[in-house]
Amino acid sequence: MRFIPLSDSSKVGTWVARYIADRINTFAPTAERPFVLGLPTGSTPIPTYKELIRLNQKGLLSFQNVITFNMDEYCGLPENHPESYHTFMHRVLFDHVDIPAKNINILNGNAANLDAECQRYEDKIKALGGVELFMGGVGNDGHIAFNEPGSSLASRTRIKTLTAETRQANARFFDNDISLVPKLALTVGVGTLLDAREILVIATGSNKAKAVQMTVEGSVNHMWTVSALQIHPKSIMVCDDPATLDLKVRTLRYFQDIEANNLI
Ligand SMILES: N[C@@H]1[C@@H](O)[C@H](O)[C@@H](COP(=O)(O)O)O[C@@H]1O
Repeated sequence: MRFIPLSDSSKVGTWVARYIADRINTFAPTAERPFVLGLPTGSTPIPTYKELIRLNQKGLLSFQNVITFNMDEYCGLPENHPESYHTFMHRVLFDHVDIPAKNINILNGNAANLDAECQRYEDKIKALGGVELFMGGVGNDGHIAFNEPGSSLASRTRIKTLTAETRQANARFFDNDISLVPKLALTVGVGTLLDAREILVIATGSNKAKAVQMTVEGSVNHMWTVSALQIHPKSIMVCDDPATLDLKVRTLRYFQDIEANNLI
């Protein structure tokens, strides 16, 4: 795993957006050979989305031949609800860049047959040749996408019950009323994420420090599903300073040193 410790969340956003732009530009996608990009919601990726929008508007990055797959979506929330992940993604990214509507994929949490919807998503990713780069955030309890503690590390896209901790954390978007936060969500599985050719996880803020510690210093464990990064051949975690608070000084210095001497 590559671990990038940076000072603050705005530097994290800039670093990650430029990394993604560089990967897309190097790939030089075409209509016949699109770049398949996995995307998260949450507060953490917002500085990254801002920088991606800036790069797009300056003509330094195009989404014309990028196909996106979002990680997750609530069940039972109308698609046009202000806190649905459909609405969120249009508000923070899609409405401001040149991505064609047909290239956007988000799970339908209102599908009549939710199992069939999850299978359709898996099949579509596979038909496109898999995800090139999956960006993710992390929950306070170490979940990636909505793979709550105890999720199988071999899991595929499916319905998940959200934990009380996650619903409490997300209540801030629902007038701080936990009863308004959906209890179910559709999410790509840990196995789906591990199939991506590259995974990049962002963690900012001290409430992510424990999850970062478990990912970097702990062992691979289904109670901290983000720790599955350790068994992926190409994973990156990018953090701000507060998110590294629970790491040993020795661990942090080790990764700082590697990055300072990074020649590739
Ligand atoms: N399903 C999303 C996750 O994909 C996200 O990583 C997490 C953290 O959100 P935030 O970035 O707001 O802390 O929130 C939700 O649970």
